[in-house]
Amino acid sequence: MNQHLLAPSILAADFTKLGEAIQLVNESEADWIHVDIMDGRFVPNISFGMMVTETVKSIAEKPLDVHLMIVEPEKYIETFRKAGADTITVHYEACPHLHRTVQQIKDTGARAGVALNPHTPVHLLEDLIEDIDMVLIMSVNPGFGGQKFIYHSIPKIQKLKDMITVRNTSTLIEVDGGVGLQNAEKLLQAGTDVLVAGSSVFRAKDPRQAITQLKGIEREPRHFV
Ligand SMILES: O=C(CO)[C@H](O)[C@H](O)COP(=O)(O)O
Ligand SMILES: [Fe+2]
Repeated sequence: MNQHLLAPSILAADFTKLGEAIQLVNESEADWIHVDIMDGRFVPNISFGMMVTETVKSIAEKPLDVHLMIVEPEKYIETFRKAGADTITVHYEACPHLHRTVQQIKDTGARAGVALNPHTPVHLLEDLIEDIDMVLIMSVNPGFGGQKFIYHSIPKIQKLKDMITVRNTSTLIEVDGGVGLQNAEKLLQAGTDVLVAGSSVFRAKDPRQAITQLKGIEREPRHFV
């Protein structure tokens, strides 16, 4: 994929004006709407659930990219699909039977993503990479928006990109946490296909302009040595 995708995360929006935030994304060059589901167990924070997801879907004109930061996600896959998720991403660390969970997501017709926490190495996906539509590299510890980008995520993206290239799969690489204009070019250069941006869009002075800028970055092809 040459042109990267952008998924603004509504976690950073003003919740009293959530409808306006979604409308803004609808009218922008952004590609997906990123929806962060937190349960207070897998992560130390609670955000929103299926009812808010359903409400977002009712006015969204872009696909919903649902990031499940919850324990036992297999219990809620059908529910989030019915609520309108187009992509469902579960955490590697929350799934003892990840292959089964990925198949369960695919059976609903959604795109299946697997997220890796900052401490989880990419090589753990070697036996599953062909089955996954997307890998989400967490570049902060999950649970909160507005955190500082963890630089070690960049070599992880490169390793994952190499794995995907060698195995000749079409798996997308998404990066989530602390993403903004200051690091987007490096992330794309390393092999990222989808940028998630919360604070750098919705906390920007001009969110529309922030989206235009994040979409406008050119990705030079990586040179293999
Ligand atoms: O999954 C997440 C946090 O767990 C969010 O998607 C992420 O933090 C986006 O927010 P920001 O761009 O402000 O870091
Ligand atoms: Fe997220």
